[in-house]
Amino acid sequence: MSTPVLTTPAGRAGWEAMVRDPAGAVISSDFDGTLSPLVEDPAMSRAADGALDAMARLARSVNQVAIVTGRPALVATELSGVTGHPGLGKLVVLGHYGLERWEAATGSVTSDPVPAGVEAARAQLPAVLESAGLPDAFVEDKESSLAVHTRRLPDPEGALETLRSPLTELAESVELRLEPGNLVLELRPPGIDKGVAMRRLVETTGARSVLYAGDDLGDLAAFRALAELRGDGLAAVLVAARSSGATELTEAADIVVDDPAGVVTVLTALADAIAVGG
Ligand SMILES: O=P(O)(O)OC[C@H]1O[C@H](O[C@H]2O[C@H](CO)[C@@H](O)[C@H](O)[C@H]2O)[C@H](O)[C@@H](O)[C@@H]1O
Repeated sequence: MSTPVLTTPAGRAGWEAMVRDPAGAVISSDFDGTLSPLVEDPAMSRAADGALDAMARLARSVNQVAIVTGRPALVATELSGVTGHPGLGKLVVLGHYGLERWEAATGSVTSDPVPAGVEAARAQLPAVLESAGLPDAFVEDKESSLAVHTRRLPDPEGALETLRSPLTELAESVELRLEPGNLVLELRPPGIDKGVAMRRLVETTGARSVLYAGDDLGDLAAFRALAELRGDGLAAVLVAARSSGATELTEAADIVVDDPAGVVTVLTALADAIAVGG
């Protein structure tokens, strides 16, 4: 498989560093829209064909492979099918934007404390949706955060705009943050995002290079953190999938692909390049 189109010098340097020194590399990816195609029902998300095999091939030679997701870690492990997949003993799943950490090596999850505001928001949310005229918006209760989805409503974009202000107010009143995603508004704990999660991962692994793939606004924090860490000598490759149409992300990327199948192509190409040493 040929090398994907790397549009930036920093991206080319990152790719070369991973091929030259795979033991110093961390390969990380978002889940929804990046490793798994977007679907109407979040419970039906599955890893794209070949995604886990590509991660497993990379895991043979790199320092660590990781999924960094807004889902609870155990939900992501179950939906993605990573548990028991051969060759993924080095995988970590950072759930809830990094609040949780699941390790394949132990099968256990550790978590930062969950702020009390989530319980208060859960109690008030139905009334807020009702008074916004959108009682049928789907609420994905993730225990440590709440995601309000509009994808299955008659006017998904309009509903998202209608809900933005009342949900911001609700989040602020209980000391949470409202974060937008692809036809979703999430009430999340403050102080953690994928940028914080990636900085922790770089620190704990001692990574010399990182590939991160994402598709949505929640992945911007990871892109920004890695772009900053380049200033400290980290080599990085930023891969954006167009699944969610987040232009801020595609504009900041070193490689842009259409969808999770494109991400699989990139991961496979990297595994091939590492296998032949260039
Ligand atoms: O960080 P991620 O792994 O990308 O998770 C972000 C959110 O993804 C999920 O929602 C998105 O995917 C759904 C399934 O394809 C789709 O129906 C929805 O419209 C998307 O926004 C998930 O349901 C959220 O909990 C995640 O936080």
